Amino acid sequence: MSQHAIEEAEQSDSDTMVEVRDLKTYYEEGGIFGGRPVKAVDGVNFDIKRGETLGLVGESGCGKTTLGRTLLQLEDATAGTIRFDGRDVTTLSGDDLYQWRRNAQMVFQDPDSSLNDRMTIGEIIREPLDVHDWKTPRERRQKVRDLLDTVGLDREHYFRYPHQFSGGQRQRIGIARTLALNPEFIVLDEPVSALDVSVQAEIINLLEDLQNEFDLTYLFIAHDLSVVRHICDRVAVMYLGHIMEIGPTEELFEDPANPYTQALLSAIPEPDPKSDKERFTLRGTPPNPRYPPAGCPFSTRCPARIRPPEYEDESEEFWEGINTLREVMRERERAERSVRERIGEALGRETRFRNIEDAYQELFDGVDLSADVQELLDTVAEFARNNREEDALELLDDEFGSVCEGHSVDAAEGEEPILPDYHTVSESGRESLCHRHDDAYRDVSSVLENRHR
Ligand SMILES: Nc1ncnc2c1ncn2[C@@H]1O[C@H](COP(=O)(O)OP(=O)(O)OP(=O)(O)O)[C@@H](O)[C@H]1O
Repeated sequence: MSQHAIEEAEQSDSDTMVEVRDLKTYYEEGGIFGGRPVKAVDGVNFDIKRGETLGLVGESGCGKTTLGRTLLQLEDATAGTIRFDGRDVTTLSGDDLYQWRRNAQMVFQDPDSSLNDRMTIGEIIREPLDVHDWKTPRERRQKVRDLLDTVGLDREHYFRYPHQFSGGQRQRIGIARTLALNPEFIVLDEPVSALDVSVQAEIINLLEDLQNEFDLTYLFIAHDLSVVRHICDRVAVMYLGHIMEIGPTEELFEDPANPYTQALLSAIPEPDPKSDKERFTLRGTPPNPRYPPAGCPFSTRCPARIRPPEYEDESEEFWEGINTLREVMRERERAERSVRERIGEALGRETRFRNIEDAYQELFDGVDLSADVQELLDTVAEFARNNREEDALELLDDEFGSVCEGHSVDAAEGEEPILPDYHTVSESGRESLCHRHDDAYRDVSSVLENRHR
């Protein structure tokens, strides 16, 4: 390696503050429901550079808060490593963990939950200093007054109580408390979602000013994509515990590569009504993270899912019917049968699938079905009537599944489902998790254009 390359490598290493590798956080549930864990974070990899703001976006329940909390060691990682400046914090305990926590803090969505109404503002902000036995009581009081200045509150507010303040002011108090121990890294978990729109910009500006003043590094969790676009240097798009795409903010918004990112951005209202930007709706809700699909996590809802070649030319109505039927079967496979249904079944009166005919009517009325497909659907209905939804699903998966659901043409019996790889999709190194980036398949945009014309 040349001297220049060595210097560059050293430079880039020291630029990286947080390194996350193969991180998993599963919630195990004991008791009678024990068994399957909730896979809230399921193998994520990313770095955060010193001084940058990395955005974390995705639908509710995709694992954003769990990921943020795991980085701060407020949740235990099930597997993987989290290195801060090269040191793996997942193995810290006792005094080492306590000391390290000073460097990494969290700002919450709802400041009320973190502000004790019976403490004065001064006491609330001073508490972390007291807990860590920071300098003398006099110096602590002075530090609190300085912090009040820093976040744009008055020193006279020291002796007031949280209920005397507005939502925006309470979030400023929360931020002051977070800054008390001079952290280097802050997880901002929806810091402005609970605030009036007029106040949101003030808090965002404050966060940006503080970042410049104190060289802070942020992980910014948010639903509101316009806020993310404004404040974040890079964005990670999360779905069902996985990062689907990660890269520089502006190019990710301008030219999203992953079908999920495209779907998420497609939901943002377009300010220009004349815009002819391709739009499509993301149907349904994400699967339960206790029962993630095999293969690509987004496969059950993906508008660009790869189809078996023999059915490539079928209509969108046909595919909508098949995909919904598979979704219904999956739901029913894991549904707990109600007591009423069990009794009904025992008496031979009713089964959960007594209305499969209605479902077919709804899904396939007016859809052209070949004799082979009709025969297959008849068998599926027969399985469903006999509560053999697992067999029904296997039949549907074998016939209509593809590499997206983990199927491989030459897979051996019992082989693990295939997962998509991360592909580099731009010169900046943006990465996206999707089979469609393989040369063997048509690319995402051309497929979406065709399917959503
Ligand atoms: N303590 C817990 N025990 C069991 N499951 C949990 C726990 N906390 C979160 N989960 C589950 O883990 C998954 C991820 O939740 P998480 O709160 O991290 O998602 P999120 O993306 O932050 O959602 P939101 O945007 O609604 O805050 C969800 O299915 C949630 O129900």
